[in-house]
This record gives sequence, C-alpha cells and structure tokens, in this order.
Amino acid sequence: MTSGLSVSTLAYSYGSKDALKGVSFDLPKGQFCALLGPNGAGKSTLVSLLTRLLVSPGGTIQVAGHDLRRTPGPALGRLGVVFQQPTLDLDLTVRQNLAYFAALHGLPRKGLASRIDAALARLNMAERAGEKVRALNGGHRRRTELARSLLHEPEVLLLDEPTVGLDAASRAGIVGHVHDLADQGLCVLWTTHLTDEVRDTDRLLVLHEGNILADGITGDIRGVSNLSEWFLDKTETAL
Ligand SMILES: Nc1ncnc2c1ncn2[C@@H]1O[C@H](COP(=O)(O)OP(=O)(O)OP(=O)(O)O)[C@@H](O)[C@H]1O
Repeated sequence: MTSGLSVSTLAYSYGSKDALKGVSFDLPKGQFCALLGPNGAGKSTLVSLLTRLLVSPGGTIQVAGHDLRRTPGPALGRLGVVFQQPTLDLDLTVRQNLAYFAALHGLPRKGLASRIDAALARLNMAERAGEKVRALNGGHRRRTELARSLLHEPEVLLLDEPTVGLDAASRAGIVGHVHDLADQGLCVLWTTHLTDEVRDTDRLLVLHEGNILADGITGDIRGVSNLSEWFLDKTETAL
C-alpha cells in the first residue's frame, strides 16, 4: 500500500480549547476517504494543519512521503487543495483563472496550455475554457477549482466541504468526479458533515470532539444502520 497522506498523533489547541486530541490515520493513494464530523469536530483545524496555515507543536504529517514540518516545500508541492470558500476571479475566464494560478505557483510556461487542457478535460470542463467564471453555475465553478487544484499534478487532494451551497444535482456531480480522480490514483481526503456524500465502499474517518471515533470502510462501520443513525447512536449528535 503506497502512502498518500499519513498523520500521526496530531494535536492542536486554541488556548485551553483542545480542538484535536491526537489524531492518527494513514491513507493510501487511489483511495477516496471521507472525513465526517459535525460542526466543531475539528475538521477545519485538521485542514489548516494539513495545509500549514496552522502548525502543530507535536505529531507528524507526511504528504506522499514528505514530512510537512521538515520539508514543507516538497510536501505542499504534492498537495492539491480545494478550500470551502471559492477563490476564483469571476471576471476572468476559466482558462485565465487556471493560468493565473499556474503563474502564482511558478509552473513552467512551456506546455502550460496543454497542462490546463488536460486538467479541464479531467473535470469535463474543456468546452467551458473560454467562458467567464461569472457565467458558470455553482457546480461548474467548483469543477473549475478542482481542475485548478490538479494543475501541478498533486498526489494528494484535500477538499474542505467542497459542496457547500450547491444544489443536489451539482453535489452529486462533484462527488462523482472526485471519486473518478481517486480511481485514477489520487489520494483524496474529503471533509463533510453530509452523510449522503459518503459511499459504502469509501474509507471513512469519523471525527468527533477532536478524536477519531471510527476508521474503516463505511459499509463495515455502519453495519445495518444508516450512517446518520449510526452517528447519532455513537455520539447523541445529529449530523
Ligand atoms: N480560533 C479559535 N479559537 C478558539 N476556539 C476555536 C477556534 N477555532 C476553532 N475553535 C474551536 O475548536 C473546535 C474545533 O473547531 P473546527 O472549526 O476545527 O471544527 P469543524 O469540524 O471544522 O467545525 P465547522 O464544521 O463548524 O467548521 C471547536 O470547538 C471550535 O469552537
């Protein structure tokens, strides 16, 4: 099993508030993993640590074998991120948004057009390349952000509640596209508080009050209950 994202004994406190209490997991490449937790579970704190917006005093994070603390450049270079808040420029076209990101990240100009074409094709967005983002619906905007996150060909993809604000059809579309990316070999960590985004065959990490409450294949974890009932039963917290 090739390691994509490996986290060991990761803890974080805001003053006296323990947001993460020693979290460990190991995700292989080619796996879609849902990180499921209610509000306040610690998801955003974990995402901030994985993207180095926050730094933990202890524990380790390895991205595709690179230690985030000791070698942040190579580690972050293997990580693609889609944040919860959209960050596209609405007045630029899809292609211009991707080109701008590529320039910011120092990607080589040579071959950039075909790199952008390839990333858009993976999200079925090739035919929208020349449209202004303002003209796109929410689902297509998210797909643009997903394509952008793939430009530097990361091995690990981190998505922080990427379907917030989307209608049911767009949500299902994004969930499907990201599963396809995992099938193509990416290690995917998808944070959510929506149980209908999690498939029975997905790896599931359940985060509750800063602890991993369950880690396994969703169908095995939930047994005969549906996932929301299972969670309510374990925590007395409704998702
Ligand atoms: N800046 C902060 N100062 C103090 N406490 C914080 C801060 N940020 C988060 N917390 C607390 O840490 C805990 C974990 O918060 P976090 O935002 O990581 O959870 P979450 O699972 O992402 O929730 P949500 O889905 O609501 O964003 C919560 O109890 C929260 O109140």
